[in-house]
Amino acid sequence: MSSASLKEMRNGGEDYSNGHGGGGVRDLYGEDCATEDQLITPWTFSVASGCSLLRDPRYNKGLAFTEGERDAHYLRGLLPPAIFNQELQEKRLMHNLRQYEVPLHRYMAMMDLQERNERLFYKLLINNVEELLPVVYTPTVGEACQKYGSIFRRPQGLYISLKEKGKILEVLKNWPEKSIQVIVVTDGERILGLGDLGCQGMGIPVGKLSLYTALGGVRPSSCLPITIDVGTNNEKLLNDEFYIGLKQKRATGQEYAELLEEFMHAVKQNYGEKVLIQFEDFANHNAFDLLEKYSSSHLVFNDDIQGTASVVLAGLLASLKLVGGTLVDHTFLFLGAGEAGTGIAELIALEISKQTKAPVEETRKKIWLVDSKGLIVSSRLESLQQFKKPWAHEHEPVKSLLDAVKAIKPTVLIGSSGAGKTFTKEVVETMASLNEKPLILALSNPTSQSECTAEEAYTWSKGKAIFASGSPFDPVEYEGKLFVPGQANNAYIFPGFGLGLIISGAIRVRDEMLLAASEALAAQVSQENYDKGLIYPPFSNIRKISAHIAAKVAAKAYDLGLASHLPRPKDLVKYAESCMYSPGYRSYR
Ligand SMILES: NC(=O)C1=CN([C@@H]2O[C@H](COP(=O)(O)OP(=O)(O)OC[C@H]3O[C@@H](n4cnc5c(N)ncnc54)[C@H](OP(=O)(O)O)[C@@H]3O)[C@@H](O)[C@H]2O)C=CC1
Ligand SMILES: CC(=O)C(=O)O
Ligand SMILES: [Mg+2]
Repeated sequence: MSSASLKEMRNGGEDYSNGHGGGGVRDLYGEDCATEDQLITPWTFSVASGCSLLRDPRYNKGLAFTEGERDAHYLRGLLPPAIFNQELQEKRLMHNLRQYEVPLHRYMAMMDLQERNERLFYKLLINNVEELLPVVYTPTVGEACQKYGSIFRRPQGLYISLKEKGKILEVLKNWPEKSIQVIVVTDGERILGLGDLGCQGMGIPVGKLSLYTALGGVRPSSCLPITIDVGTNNEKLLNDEFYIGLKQKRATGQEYAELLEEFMHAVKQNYGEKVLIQFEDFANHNAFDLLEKYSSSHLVFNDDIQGTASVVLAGLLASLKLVGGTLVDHTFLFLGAGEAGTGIAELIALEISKQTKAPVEETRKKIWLVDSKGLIVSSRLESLQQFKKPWAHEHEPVKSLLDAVKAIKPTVLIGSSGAGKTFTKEVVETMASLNEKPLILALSNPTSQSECTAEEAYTWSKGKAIFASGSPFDPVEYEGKLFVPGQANNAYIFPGFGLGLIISGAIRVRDEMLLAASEALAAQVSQENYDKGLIYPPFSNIRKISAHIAAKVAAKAYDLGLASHLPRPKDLVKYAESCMYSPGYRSYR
């Protein structure tokens, strides 16, 4: 065997991914498997005490250090005498957070906490998820990304730029954690509905991974946020003296493809076959190609295409309890035919095909999409991007959304355009005139880009609409009745989905797993939720929901022969729960 193939085996094989060298000793830092000409990082580790313990977010407990721990770890005098337990710390911090009136200040306070005391950060997030999700996630994370250069304090993830071309493996080795299970990676080109924010998109992988831990129970140390910086076409950022990224136009074509190829190769070499790579907020001209290119060689998942599809399908399945009929009885119209729109459309078509046994080419026919040029119809076929072509049905051209609603007469209207205020009064009124209970989903984030507000959906439809949105809205009172809008956001899916892949040791993602996740989420909607008009369960139950999603996804991985953790656990829900990170403090000897 050649030395090249020997090296390949050592680096790419499962032994390496598990960090097992000879004799079952974990070669976590790649020192043993590196050849003499390969560079290694001389990591050293020591027991933290005194100030360095207080400054280590993983182990810091602030005022919760006990008398014994203060003695044993040289903390005397470094802390005031009071001892607070974690519950009291949580109460104090929630009180402080509520004093900030500006959402971005809350975001910054939460990021400070994450950098100071990781367990307390997660304790707060888990116990106050409905209140804090809009702070660490949409909508506030959008503003944080827009201002990331100004608010940047300490790096929270890995930055891989064109400057690192040829050295990406070395850059990965600079990250101090070695047992990585999930990477969320962006190139910052389509951050929420805010467009190209370049390197400042880092807020998104950081936020998504904090939800992996809080909502899905994946250990924080096994999560790695990455931003790939290939430049930005955002003139405002290019002219901003505080911009933290490369000040050049975006690399495209071969230069872009080569950097991504090196990245994907290096990730597999460093972390093995079973690390989940979640693509997030890439522009659609790269997103579909990357997903297709790497789905047969890596464990990849595109949250905007697949996660969004799964969460919306779950909402649709649940909504049938309120609107009646089965999926095949409905007609769907989308505003926005990009990653989210076509991803959702395809999963709906697959689910109908599964239910009716009709070929997917047939089931697509009741799903229509509008893009910036109007309704997607067959006369536009030649000029359409590849991912839109399956939706070019026979119909005369239609320019506006309102005319499309009148022509198609949908029962379900889904906004996935990133363009705010596009569900006008006339559009919502027309939906209400066509349907007893129109289902209206305004998915675009953040709140400023929402196709309409909850209040607009309920008042313009005269209380008929069943409404959910990507970013949260408060309940609305209309004619003496309280309407509670749901949040149709992929945050319901990706944490549990990822957990399911991890606990089963899945090596590939398949559409059947997305369908299983949708069904699992829909099954978690209770009668009490339906009575309020909700098609999603509350986020306050999200860890239980994630365990159920994880169990169904893992079960599917086992059924499809894609799971590598054997034997298959008997009770996958219990097993998923038992694997979840919990943020309570640990005692130190
Ligand atoms: N709630 C959730 O969980 C999620 C929400 N989203 C949100 O969905 C939005 C879109 O994301 P994504 O699909 O990835 O974006 P893409 O850029 O891939 O797609 C956007 C689509 O909207 C169309 N479009 C843009 N402006 C208009 C307009 N004024 N009228 C009609 N069509 C328009 C574009 O048309 P054209 O193709 O002609 O350019 C394109 O088809 C974002 O705001 C994002 O935050 C995304 C993922 C998850
Ligand atoms: C929620 C999400 O992934 C997005 O808006 O892009
Ligand atoms: Mg996204």
